[in-house]
Amino acid sequence: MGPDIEMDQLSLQLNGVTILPPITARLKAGQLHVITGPNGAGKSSLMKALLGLLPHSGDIRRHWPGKPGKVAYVPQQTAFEPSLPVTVQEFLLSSLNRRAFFGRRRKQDLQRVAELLQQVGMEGKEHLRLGQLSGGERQRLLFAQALEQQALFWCLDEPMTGLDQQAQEIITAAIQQLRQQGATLLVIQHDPAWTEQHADCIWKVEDGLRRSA
Ligand SMILES: Nc1ncnc2c1ncn2[C@@H]1O[C@H](COP(=O)(O)OP(=O)(O)OP(=O)(O)O)[C@@H](O)[C@H]1O
Repeated sequence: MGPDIEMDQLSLQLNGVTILPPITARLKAGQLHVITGPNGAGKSSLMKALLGLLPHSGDIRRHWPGKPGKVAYVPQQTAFEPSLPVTVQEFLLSSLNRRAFFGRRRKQDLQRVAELLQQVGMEGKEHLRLGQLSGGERQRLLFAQALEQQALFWCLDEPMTGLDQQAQEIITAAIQQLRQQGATLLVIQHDPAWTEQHADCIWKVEDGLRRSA
């Protein structure tokens, strides 16, 4: 089971600008929390703060029901250096095996990479270089890498952006499965229909954070 996330007077300032006024809230474990709000309201910054990637004041506490599990983060926009000589397969192998770039590749690792790619609808793309991937493919690859970590706390920043219909359905099904497995999921999402259909809790970021459903 994933953690409860507690924020106690959490506030964010960047370069002297207040991005978020103090927030006190608790996100329940094992639920799919959708975070909505207008552009620039501070959704991504809040998510990064919850992941420990941005300095903040106040407290953030993760209450794990048992031993702390892994955390997965799929950011909003990703770019890979086009000249980087790394293939999709090598990138995923590096999540499975610390010596991905050296030594022999184990058959079971290659099989696992193929399975992960299949799970995100990217079968057969093993040998593309990271810089050759489209925006939607980059998103799906990062999702596949996160799946391998078997994380119990997931932060997904607009995971459907740039995805075609089929890919959206694949990622939605994966999100539903993670929820069934007890993960705590935070999903930044602008699409009200998707939110209505899938969210357990809806939070709105606008001059703070409040629960809207
Ligand atoms: N380093 C920085 N210094 C000052 N302001 C910043 C900095 N980084 C981000 N901001 C501002 O913080 C605000 C919140 O940004 P954030 O990316 O969290 O918004 P968001 O709600 O995720 O927006 P969107 O829906 O457009 O993705 C924005 O107004 C942005 O311009």
